[in-house]
Order: sequence, then C-alpha cells, then structure tokens
Amino acid sequence: MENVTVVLNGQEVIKDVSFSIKKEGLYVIVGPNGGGKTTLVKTIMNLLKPSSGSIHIFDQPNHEYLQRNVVGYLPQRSSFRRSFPIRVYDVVKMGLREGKNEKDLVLAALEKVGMRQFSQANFSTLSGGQQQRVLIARAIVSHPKLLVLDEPVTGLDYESQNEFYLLIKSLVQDGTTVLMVTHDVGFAMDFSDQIFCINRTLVCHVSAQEKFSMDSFLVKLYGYGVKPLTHRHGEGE
Ligand SMILES: Nc1ncnc2c1ncn2[C@@H]1O[C@H](COP(=O)(O)OP(=O)(O)OP(=O)(O)O)[C@@H](O)[C@H]1O
Repeated sequence: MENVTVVLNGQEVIKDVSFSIKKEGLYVIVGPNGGGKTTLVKTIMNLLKPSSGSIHIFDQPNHEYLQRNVVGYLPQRSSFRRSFPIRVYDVVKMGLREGKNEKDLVLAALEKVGMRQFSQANFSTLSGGQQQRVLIARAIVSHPKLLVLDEPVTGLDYESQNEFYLLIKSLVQDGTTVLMVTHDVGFAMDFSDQIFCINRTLVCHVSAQEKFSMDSFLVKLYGYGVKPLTHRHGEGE
C-alpha cells in the first residue's frame, strides 16, 4: 500500500501509511487499542475507501483483485454475527466462491479447526471460541493465496490458540501469505517474517532479522517497555 490515509468521521484514523509485502510468509500488524489496525485491514479488504493512496494485492488494485479472487478474511469479533441462525456447514460454505467439491472442502476445513463433528449444528448454539474456529474454517476453506485475520485468537482457549498457530504455520509453509492483526507480540516476534506497528501511522517496521532488538520499538509503540511472552508452539516446551 502506498501513502494510504483513511478518514472516518472527519478524523484521520490512518495517516499516510505505506508498506509492501514482497513474498509469501507471515506478516503481523501490532499496535495499541484504537491505533487503526482494524481500519487498515478493512481498507485492504475494500470495506472502507482510503481518502488518498492506493492498495494493491498481488500487483492488482485491491478492489479488482477482490472481485476476481477469494481472499480469506476473518473480521474482528462482533456480537452481532454470533446470534445469526445458520448451520455451521453453511457458515463455512460462505467462504467458497464456486460450488465445486463443496462438501469435501467444507468438511476438510472444519476438520482442520477440530469442528467437523459440529457441521450440522446451529452456529448460534456454539460457544464463542467454537464459533471463532468455524469462522477460521470459513476463512481458509477456499485455500486462498492471501489470508487476512483480525485478532483471530480472541476467545480461543490456550490449547486452541496453540492449534491455531500450528495451522497458520502449516498454511504459510504451503505457500499462503498471511496478514494478521494481533496483540500477541510474543507470537509476532517468534514466528512472523515482518511486523508492522500501526498507531495511526506506520510507527515502525521490523523484519525477522531485527526482531531480537525490539525493546526500542516496543517503547515507541506502547510508550513503555513490554516484555513479550515467548512461544514455542508445537515444540513441546
Ligand atoms: N466507523 C467509524 N467511524 C468513526 N470512527 C471510527 C470508526 N471505526 C473506527 N473508528 C475510530 O478509529 C480509530 C481506530 O479504530 P480501529 O478499530 O481501527 O483500531 P484498532 O487498532 O483495531 O483497535 P483495537 O486494538 O482496540 O481493536 C478509533 O479511534 C475508533 O474509534
């Protein structure tokens, strides 16, 4: 994205943000509450229009790319969608553009998030964490080249978070580009290829090689030092 500014209610929520992702991998957006992360993600997904600047996905203007291709998208949690009366199977199906191999794809996606046995359940009867897993299945069901996740582990228990992180790592290994908003700085430090720190502007940008000297970046981002928890998902520690 180049020089993207987003104005909401007369306020510059995002100001002149530019960054690019050059190759497949895991890219993380971190930043304080209200810093504009969700706004940025919604703008990438063409749900909000920038007042200036441009966004490209795989070298195409984002709105054109999104018209022709499915981008897996998990929006930030909202209470509204939780009470929608619909079967789990049909929620996941919504992530598919074509009907080809629908059943196999939907059930495989549910299997990946440990929810296959709930395929015929009513979505609104599931717990918040189970619903989140189903929504993750919807985001990955079409095997998208790009997966955009806004705070995906919110509401997941420790075990499910670990499983989710393993799933993300396997998707990245298989060639998916993942762009993820998270407050889990430890995860970002341990596993991402790059971290973008957003607090209205792009406060800083940290690549994998620089991640171990992050103290100054955390002070810049949050205004005070933070010691992130480290993760060793799936490594038995
Ligand atoms: N539709 C809207 N109209 C007006 N202001 C908005 C709108 N949506 C968000 N904002 C404002 O934009 C700012 C950034 O919000 P945003 O949700 O993008 O932040 P965030 O970094 O995702 O926060 P969090 O970490 O709390 O989820 C906030 O001040 C918010 O009040």
